[in-house]
Amino acid sequence: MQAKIDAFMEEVRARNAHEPEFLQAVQEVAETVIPYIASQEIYNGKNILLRMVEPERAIQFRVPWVDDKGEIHVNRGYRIQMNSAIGPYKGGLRFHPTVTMSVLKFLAFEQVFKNSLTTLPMGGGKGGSDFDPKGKSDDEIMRFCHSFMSELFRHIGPNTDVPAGDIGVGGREIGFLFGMYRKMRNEFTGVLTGKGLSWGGSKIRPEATGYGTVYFAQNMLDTKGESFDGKTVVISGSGNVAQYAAEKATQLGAKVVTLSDSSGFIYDKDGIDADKLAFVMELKNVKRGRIHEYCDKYPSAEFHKGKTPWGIKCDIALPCATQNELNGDDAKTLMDNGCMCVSEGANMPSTPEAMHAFQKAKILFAPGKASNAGGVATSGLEMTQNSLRFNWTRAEVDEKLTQIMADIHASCVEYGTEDDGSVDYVKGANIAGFVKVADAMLAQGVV
Ligand SMILES: NC(=O)C1=CN([C@@H]2O[C@H](COP(=O)(O)OP(=O)(O)OC[C@H]3O[C@@H](n4cnc5c(N)ncnc54)[C@H](O)[C@@H]3O)[C@@H](O)[C@H]2O)C=CC1
Ligand SMILES: O=C(O)CCC(=O)C(=O)O
Repeated sequence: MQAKIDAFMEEVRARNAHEPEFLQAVQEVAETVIPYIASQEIYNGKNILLRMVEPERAIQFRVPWVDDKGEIHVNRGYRIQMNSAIGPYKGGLRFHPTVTMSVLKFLAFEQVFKNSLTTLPMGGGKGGSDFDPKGKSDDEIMRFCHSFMSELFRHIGPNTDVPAGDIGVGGREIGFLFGMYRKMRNEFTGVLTGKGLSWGGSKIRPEATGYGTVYFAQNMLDTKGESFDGKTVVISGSGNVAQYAAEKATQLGAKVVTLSDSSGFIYDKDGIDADKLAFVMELKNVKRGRIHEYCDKYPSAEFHKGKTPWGIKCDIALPCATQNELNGDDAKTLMDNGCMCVSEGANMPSTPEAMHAFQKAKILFAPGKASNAGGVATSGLEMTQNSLRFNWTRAEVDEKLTQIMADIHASCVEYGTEDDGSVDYVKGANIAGFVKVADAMLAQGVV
């Protein structure tokens, strides 16, 4: 079997030699899905996985924009339309200087499996730009978003491809992008998700990824008779996902003791309660400041410059910042300190070494494509509400989100339960996500 996986990866590597993040994401899927394919007669000779690693379409475009001093800049824009076998392409836009074709292809590939797991009819895509929003004025952000959409609009649509937010793209950016789309097309449709509540957005969409990550962890903890109540939780990041993961974990009785950004992490041994979290939300979402400013407001907290929070003793870890932020040594430190559960809010935050260490130790470990699927699932609910021209209440959306996370957990258990009764959530998520897309591709022929 290993020879089959190696031969497959060799072929993928030859075509994508300079795309390390993409190769990492494909390898993780290949390790679990290739043995499954080999065990299922219907996939024999269909080359399904090789077809799935090739994007249906990869668009790259120029994004020129003018700063507040009148200087002209040029960035690169992308949209990867990975797979539309089960629905329109769906996935976020990332604005960050580290964005490359490799990063977006890894995210788009993961999105295909994640969206399939949600049970909703959404294909997978991802896009973005190497534009750095840090330090830019609102007007500069607006001009950039308008320029970006003045090209992207011709490639997307409510039945074709429905982008949303990701790192560096939140409510403000979705507003500017939507405004330009509406103008260029002269139509008001649900072409983006994460919209404001008064112009087509869904309740709970801002909260959904963080809440969903906690709901998924809660489902895993339930299998061991455990809960968040009284647990110490370490969270990385301080953006959208981290903020709402912290909120929900705290509501469930846990004590969240860390948050981070790319400059380091803060450790508040007394816990980041609702008032302190409101300060972080204002700091990050309105003032767009740095996380160390938390310590100016709450001097008993410590700032650890240039460090990640994995050395802090905890019961539960929620990596919610970015890819490859938790390595093999971090995984060992977490487990040595008694961490029993890791639920990924970010996409691929654990390196392969970290992931293998968690799997080997059989602690509760959820890969992002399962545990952070609540965001895109609620985007799917936003699309439904837009089509119906109707709005569900907060309680209705939260109930649907809770059920979807429980269903994803059940799918992982179905496909990931080992002979000894333990659950390999990586294997479960990959195979469950694969089956639905692969079966649709088989039914539709070689297209
Ligand atoms: N927004 C959403 O609905 C979803 C987001 N995700 C994933 O969650 C993660 C976080 O995304 P958002 O919270 O939406 O973005 P955001 O832009 O709101 O926040 C990103 C956070 O990550 C931190 N960060 C970025 N690069 C970092 C680095 N090199 N080291 C340490 N911290 C770093 C930032 O300081 C910030 O706190 C990403 O991996 C994203 O792909 C996954 C599913 C859905
Ligand atoms: O809501 C969406 O469409 C996409 C969210 C996203 O980018 C993700 O799940 O990684």
